[in-house]
Amino acid sequence: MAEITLKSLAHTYLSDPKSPEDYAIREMNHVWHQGGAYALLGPSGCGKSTLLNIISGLLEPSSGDVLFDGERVNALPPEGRNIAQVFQFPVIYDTMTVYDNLAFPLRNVKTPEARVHERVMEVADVLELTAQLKRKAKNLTADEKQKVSMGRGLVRDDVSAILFDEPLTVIDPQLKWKLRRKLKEIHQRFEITMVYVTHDQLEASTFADKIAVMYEGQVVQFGTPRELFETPNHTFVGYFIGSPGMNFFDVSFRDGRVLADETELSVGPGVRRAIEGARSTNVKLGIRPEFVEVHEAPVEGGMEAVVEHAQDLGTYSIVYLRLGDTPLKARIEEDQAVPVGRAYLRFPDERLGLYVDEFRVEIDHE
Ligand SMILES: Nc1ncnc2c1ncn2[C@@H]1O[C@H](COP(=O)(O)OP(=O)(O)OP(=O)(O)O)[C@@H](O)[C@H]1O
Repeated sequence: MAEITLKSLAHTYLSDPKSPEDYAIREMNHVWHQGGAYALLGPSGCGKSTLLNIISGLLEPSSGDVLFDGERVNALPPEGRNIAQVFQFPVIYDTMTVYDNLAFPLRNVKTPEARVHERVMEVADVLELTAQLKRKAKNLTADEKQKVSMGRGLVRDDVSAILFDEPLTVIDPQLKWKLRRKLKEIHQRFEITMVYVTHDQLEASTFADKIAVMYEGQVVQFGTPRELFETPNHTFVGYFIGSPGMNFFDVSFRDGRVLADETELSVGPGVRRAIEGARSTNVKLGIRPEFVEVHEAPVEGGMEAVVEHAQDLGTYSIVYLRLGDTPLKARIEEDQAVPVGRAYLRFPDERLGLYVDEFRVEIDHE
């Protein structure tokens, strides 16, 4: 078991990189603490698999260090790192039985047979593979094969960490939910550091205590699902987390007013001061659809908006609005009427985020 530290780590697949865009991993520092259940979340191509392969030793980083419990392991091959990795597609021996497949990683490190038996039975039980133990792996369904593959990753309890690279991609949707819960249960039972790569926010937040959100080769935020939702550090996190994502407005300060395009926004003095003081032309205000206050009639401090349409999603609706030229979405609960034609909006100050050059900055509300 280990704490995994990534120190000034960067990676490029090019021999002559010239700009930050040439890097699959841009210089980063990051710590995965011993025993944590983590997710690495981001869109396709942001560098998740590259990072995982650097941790497991399948790939050597272009610069920087990988440390396990403070020891530099850059030169150690995967077998020397004591890491288990579960891939998107099953990695199993078709001609072996399920039992022998699960026993393989243990026998490989000369584990006594009594202990092999104990662990295989325990993992098979958790993954509901006990009835299949005597079957040849080639006769299993795709789902069962992937469960065996996961079992092979989980069977050793002496590994430094288990890395999962989108392990549920080939699994039937109904089973996915169940397996994610199982993984969480296994994590709680065995307390092994687990890093779970996915591009699915639901998958990340049901599995992980903390999520590292990756964007263009950088971890732009490392936080609990709640932190990512309530205080996204970067506009990308705002867009990517939540359904629908956060609303953003390009804002400027002119003649004492805060403007989104040419429309004046009604904001408190702290927000106004922060926008006035921002030293960039790339300034955005962000607010989640859940936190936009929607009124049918004019209210004090309310901004008049056009209601374009609404989407009824059962227990709530998403209302598509336009404030001047700026589109935005608001979520309203089923007990509230959906406004028709016009609506009056308020943005509670404490729910607004200010983003300068895409990163969140603190607002002093005093
Ligand atoms: N072997 C390689 N050679 C050259 N470029 C690569 C190689 N592998 C990945 N890349 C590039 O590095 C960047 C990061 O890719 P990576 O596979 O790590 O992202 P990812 O987030 O895991 O994406 P996905 O979810 O699609 O697997 C991408 O621009 C990709 O095209």
